Amino acid sequence: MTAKFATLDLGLVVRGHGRHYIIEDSEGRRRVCHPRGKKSDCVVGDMVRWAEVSSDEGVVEAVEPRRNLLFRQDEWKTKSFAANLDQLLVLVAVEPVFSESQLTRALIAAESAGIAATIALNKTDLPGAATQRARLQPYRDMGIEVLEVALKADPLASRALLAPWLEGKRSFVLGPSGTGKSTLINLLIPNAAAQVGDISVALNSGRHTTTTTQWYWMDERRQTALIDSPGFQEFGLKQIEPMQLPLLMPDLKKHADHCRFYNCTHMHEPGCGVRDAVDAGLISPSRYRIYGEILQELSSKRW
Ligand SMILES: Nc1nc2c(ncn2[C@@H]2O[C@H](COP(=O)(O)OP(=O)(O)OP(=O)(O)O)[C@@H](O)[C@H]2O)c(=O)[nH]1
Ligand SMILES: [Zn+2]
Repeated sequence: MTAKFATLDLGLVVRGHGRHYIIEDSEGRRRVCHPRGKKSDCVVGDMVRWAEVSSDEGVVEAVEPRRNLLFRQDEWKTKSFAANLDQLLVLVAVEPVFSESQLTRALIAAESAGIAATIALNKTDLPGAATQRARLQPYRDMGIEVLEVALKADPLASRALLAPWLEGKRSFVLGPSGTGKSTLINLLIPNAAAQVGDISVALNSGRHTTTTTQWYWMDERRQTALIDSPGFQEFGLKQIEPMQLPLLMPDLKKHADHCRFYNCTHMHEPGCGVRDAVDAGLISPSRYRIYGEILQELSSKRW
């Protein structure tokens, strides 16, 4: 950031909307801001230096350095989720049955960005709960916390479990459609509709869309935030070097330095600590399979 903007007010990007952003100032007032020039490279969670253009409009002059950035990347483009996060909540459910590949990808992206992640399993009131709980055991074993909730069936207990975990932090929620993200937001954010509504008015859009990342404050003091993101299909991890991949998977990493070859890919080499651990039942077969799939993706040439 250039020093000449240092005297400008600091604002928080609470929503991005194409070519304009909603910036919240230190008093909590929100206004529409446009980026200066052609580049629009701030994301939700960014702190920006902004200047007033009119009473309810501003211009973003500079983006402050980021503490972290959660993003995914496919062959062609990078898609940012949000910046400056304290933690990630990956929300999965008993139904629809969650994709372990998507779960693993989210955890790898978080690990790579240096963001702590926790899993929440929703709809534990349903009969399939035991099966899905068992699928999450390898994640518990590698030290990831799994919070079991029933956001709709038992909102009080769910809130009692989640609220302390969220307290004072900026948490990003990722989860496939139908998992219960709207239920989560409505349970934890009493005035959620109003927070989105204010923005829609500011944008003149009139629509309460969930097609864009949305920042919610849980408390009036604006210390605890939940950031909700729209659903998506593919979770590309092209930002990761193939050799880095096992180091971002704690269960594989644990055995990766027992390999005969320092540059072992853990796919076919003799004397591989990772494959030995799979054979010994210390690494779950599904995790190892997903590793192989992602590795192949990352190793494929870009033409
Ligand atoms: N059985 C059960 N169903 C739940 C629970 N929590 C949410 N649901 C149901 O799951 C469905 C999806 O919940 P939503 O909160 O709309 O899910 P969402 O993730 O916002 O889904 P999209 O709007 O598609 O993104 C709804 O029919 C909820 O009633 C729960 O604890 N138990
Ligand atoms: Zn190996």
